Amino acid sequence: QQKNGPYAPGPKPLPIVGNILDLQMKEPGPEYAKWSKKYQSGICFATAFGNNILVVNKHADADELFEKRAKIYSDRPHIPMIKLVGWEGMVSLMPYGNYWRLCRRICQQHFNYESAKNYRPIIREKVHDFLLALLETPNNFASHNKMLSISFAVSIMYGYQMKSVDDPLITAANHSLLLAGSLLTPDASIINLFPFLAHIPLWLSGLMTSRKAAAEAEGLMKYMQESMLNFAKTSIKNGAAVPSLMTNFIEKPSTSQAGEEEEKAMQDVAFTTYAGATDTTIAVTSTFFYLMAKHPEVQRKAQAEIDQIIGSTRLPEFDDRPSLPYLEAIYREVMRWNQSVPVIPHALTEDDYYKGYFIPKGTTVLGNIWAMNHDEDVYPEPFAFKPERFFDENGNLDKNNRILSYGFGRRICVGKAVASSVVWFMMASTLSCFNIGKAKDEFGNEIELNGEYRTEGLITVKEEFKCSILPRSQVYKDFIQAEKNTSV
Ligand code: HEM
Repeated sequence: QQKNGPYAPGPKPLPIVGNILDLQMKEPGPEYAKWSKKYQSGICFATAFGNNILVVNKHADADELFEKRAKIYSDRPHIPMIKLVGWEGMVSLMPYGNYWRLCRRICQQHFNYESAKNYRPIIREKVHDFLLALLETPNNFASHNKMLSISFAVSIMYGYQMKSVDDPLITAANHSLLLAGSLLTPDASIINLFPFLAHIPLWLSGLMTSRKAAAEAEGLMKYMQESMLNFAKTSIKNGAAVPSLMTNFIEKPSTSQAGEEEEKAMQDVAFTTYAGATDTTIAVTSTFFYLMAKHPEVQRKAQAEIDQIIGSTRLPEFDDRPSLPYLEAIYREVMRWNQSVPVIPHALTEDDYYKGYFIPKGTTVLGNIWAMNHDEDVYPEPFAFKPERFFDENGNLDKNNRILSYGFGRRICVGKAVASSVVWFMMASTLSCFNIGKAKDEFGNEIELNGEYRTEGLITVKEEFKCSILPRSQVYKDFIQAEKNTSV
């Protein structure tokens, strides 16, 4: 019930079902953004079956609620399906509490800005593998893109060296993520709207399909986790362990005294990283290739900058980053133009008031990253791809380096320093070696780029598109091949 103040404006609820019809959306980012225009408010309120939702469409409000009031805006919505799919160990979905704090601390130790530097050799190797794969079979871009993000994640977490995207462990993990992810949205299973259904026996509930899918997702996830852990242990026994989060933990002398809880937390962090780092990075890499094919003028400008700073004597290295401001602006603009996670749910742990509106405890507070990244008051012509927007009138990169696509407050992406390294290095290396353009059909006519995206669970996925990926010159071909020969 409303306490001392009205709820924020929003669509009018229907009796019993509330706003359930307003909440069923194909593209939640733009659709929630429309509410702000319609109801003339940066924050909007809706309710369905007793679940309250506050949509936050403006960056200033997100800063006030998620950052300044982080103490009470850092929980996650309690979705019953999470338990059924066995995802209680997923750090990104955990309630705000002591176990989350333990996992988050482990993540911070391993993924902060300084620690992220330790992953540079692995990022370098995986990106160079990616370049070689693009050189050999450019038409298989989608598969090479997956290979880059997944092989990097399983390498830093378990020391596992993937040979192909068809690796059975990876197929199992991905199938599990897809199944479970599709069950977690409010409208995916009626269990999410009526939590008590989760406690009714399978045969009684009449919900065989989603409960069976949940059990399958859990089984596949456990299979992947156990196999990866066994792999890490065996590689240590055989003296062949590649340094990683799990192998370092198992080998540490103090691990024998580590509590069961810490051991479980390490495993949960490893799997969460797999889940959190792969689809998001794959989506960014696809968007980057799509935008480069669509905007040859941006590509040429970035290549001119790379040529001027690095010359054609070597491939880019991490230390080149501060000397390449235009490439930095491309990174910011790619991350702004499309966000892997358009709308991110936090939850409120105490009753609160904001701008005269009452927000009840337990409200799901949706940070609409899409709306903030496309706010025309901040980014004029928000749908245009313009890295130039990040330069001030003196031609210097401006101070707006806040990447909203990593989320907010205490739940902000804990892997953002690692993600930024992978994405930047992939962009720099690709642009130095390849020209990306529109593909041609058998008659030599350019094929239009497919600009479509689709939503899978919380993630926006780029639909596949055809493009041409050609080496800029023999020199770069030689560099790529030479890198591979030295790493074998
Ligand atoms: C470009 C790639 C990535 C994007 C766009 C991205 C985006 C996000 C977003 C939007 C969140 C939720 C933030 C919020 O709740 O406000 C998140 C959480 C998280 N991310 Fe990332 N991420 C990326 C890569 C990574 C990588 C490489 C890692 C690990 C090395 C990672 C680990 C995590 C974890 C563990 C969480 C959960 C944090 C928590 O709930 O406390 N992410 N990420």
